[in-house]
Amino acid sequence: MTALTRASARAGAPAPVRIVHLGLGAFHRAHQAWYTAKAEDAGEWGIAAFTGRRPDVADALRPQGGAYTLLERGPDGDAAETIGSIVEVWPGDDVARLRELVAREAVAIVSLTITEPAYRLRADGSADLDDAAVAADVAALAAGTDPSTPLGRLVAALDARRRAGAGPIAVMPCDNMPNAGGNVHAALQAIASAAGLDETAAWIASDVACASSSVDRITPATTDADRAEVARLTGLDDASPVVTEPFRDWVVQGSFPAGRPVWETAGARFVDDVEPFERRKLWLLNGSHSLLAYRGLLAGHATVAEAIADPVLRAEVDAWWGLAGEHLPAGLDLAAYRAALVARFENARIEHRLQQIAAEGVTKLRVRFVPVLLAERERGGDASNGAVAIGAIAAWVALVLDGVQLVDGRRAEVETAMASATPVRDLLALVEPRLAADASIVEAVEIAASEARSGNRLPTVPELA
Ligand SMILES: NC(=O)c1ccc[n+]([C@@H]2O[C@H](COP(=O)([O-])OP(=O)(O)OC[C@H]3O[C@@H](n4cnc5c(N)ncnc54)[C@H](O)[C@@H]3O)[C@@H](O)[C@H]2O)c1
Ligand SMILES: O=P(O)(O)OC[C@@H](O)[C@@H](O)[C@H](O)[C@H](O)CO
Repeated sequence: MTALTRASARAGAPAPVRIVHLGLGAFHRAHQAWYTAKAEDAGEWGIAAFTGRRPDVADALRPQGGAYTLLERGPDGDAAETIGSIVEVWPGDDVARLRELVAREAVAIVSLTITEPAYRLRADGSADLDDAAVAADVAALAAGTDPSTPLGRLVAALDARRRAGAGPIAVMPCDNMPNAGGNVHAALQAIASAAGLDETAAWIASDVACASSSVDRITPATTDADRAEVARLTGLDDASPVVTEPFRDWVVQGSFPAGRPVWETAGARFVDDVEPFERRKLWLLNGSHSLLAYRGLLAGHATVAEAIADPVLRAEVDAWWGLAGEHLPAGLDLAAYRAALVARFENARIEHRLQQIAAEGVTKLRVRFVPVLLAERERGGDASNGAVAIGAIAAWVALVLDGVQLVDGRRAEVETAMASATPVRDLLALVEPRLAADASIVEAVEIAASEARSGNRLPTVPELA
């Protein structure tokens, strides 16, 4: 078996670094790095990517010069190719290198895929300056030492760019969050101001353009079996391949004052208003993913393909899509979108573990169900409306109260809520305070969660009063 190396991956010299990426996970490598590699001007756009919390992926990719195998796994077979757009890899804690790169005039974009909770935003999308890690970063920025959260590190790097006079730049968060560009723009300014970096805060307001986008490509965590399959298909020993589905979609809103790759030549779409696309994707795809994850784990399923084949869950997904669709604008061709989702979820060759999707419930539920549920409450209407969303949220509550270990960056607060006299209300308050303030919602979640916990693993969901 030959090792995958920079030389075996690329014919010519690596592209110059013009994009810096934070969060060197699977998704960035299946999505933005793929679009960059496939753009017509790929040779002009190299990516320097930083890991988040651990150096592992950078350590694995460095001997390969940043290159890796992308395995597209369709319902009928696999196709492997080497992606070479990432040309430098760094551990996330190398803030000196991050500052140095972002301060270069040639660098035009900083993109992020760091997971939703890593932004440390409140439920209303603002920076949580009371969060201990954010507060520590504010102190570090004020003292001129290295911050540890991604947005703290980004403020340090933007401060270096302003001081270097390297000109405007675009920041492009690509996590599953609504209004990501707007919220991140405000959060960066808030962190800089709190640290006393007033000139940098003003410069971020005027010279940093934050783009929002709807990003879509189902990309589960890579397994040992995937690595073995890549080796069999390519004859190359790749320390860190990525497995993804053939489908991909990218809708972007925003400006790129220092330039960008012609991503549209690879299929990306640029629009004036991304919100309808963002909502369609977050509610229909991510919402049904979370519904299948929490209700599916209660029913004993392990993967999305298994859960969508369960007729009870499939009916709930249809009900959820019907409800969410009522709150989406016309013209989004929901029938075709829904049909495509079913086919994508049924692709059993993509082994998307429900446990992976079930992680970070506090942050995900807030984005995936709450806007529809609250809009439904405001609209009045039939008492049963919203029940399917209640059922999904209650399934998360039941799993948490049953002690099922779900990864959550807000675990300490989850545990405090679990131990309180009103655990359901307190868990809901973590997700979104307005849920906890609605007595009918709290009661409906309590009933559904208690049914689920008492052994009726797939309970019917109660109507809202
Ligand atoms: N995987 C998908 O199918 C998919 C599709 C669309 C969007 N996304 C978005 O991309 C995100 C990442 O997905 P992935 O598949 O790459 O996950 P991953 O686990 O492979 O990578 C996550 C990256 O974020 C970093 N990170 C995680 N928590 C962090 C923290 N608290 N602080 C700093 N860095 C942190 C990790 O170190 C890693 O570099 C998702 O959370 C989602 O918002 C994923
Ligand atoms: O990546 P997460 O953890 O935010 O959410 C899990 C899945 O819902 C998500 O990754 C989807 O697979 C993805 O958003 C599809 O584009």
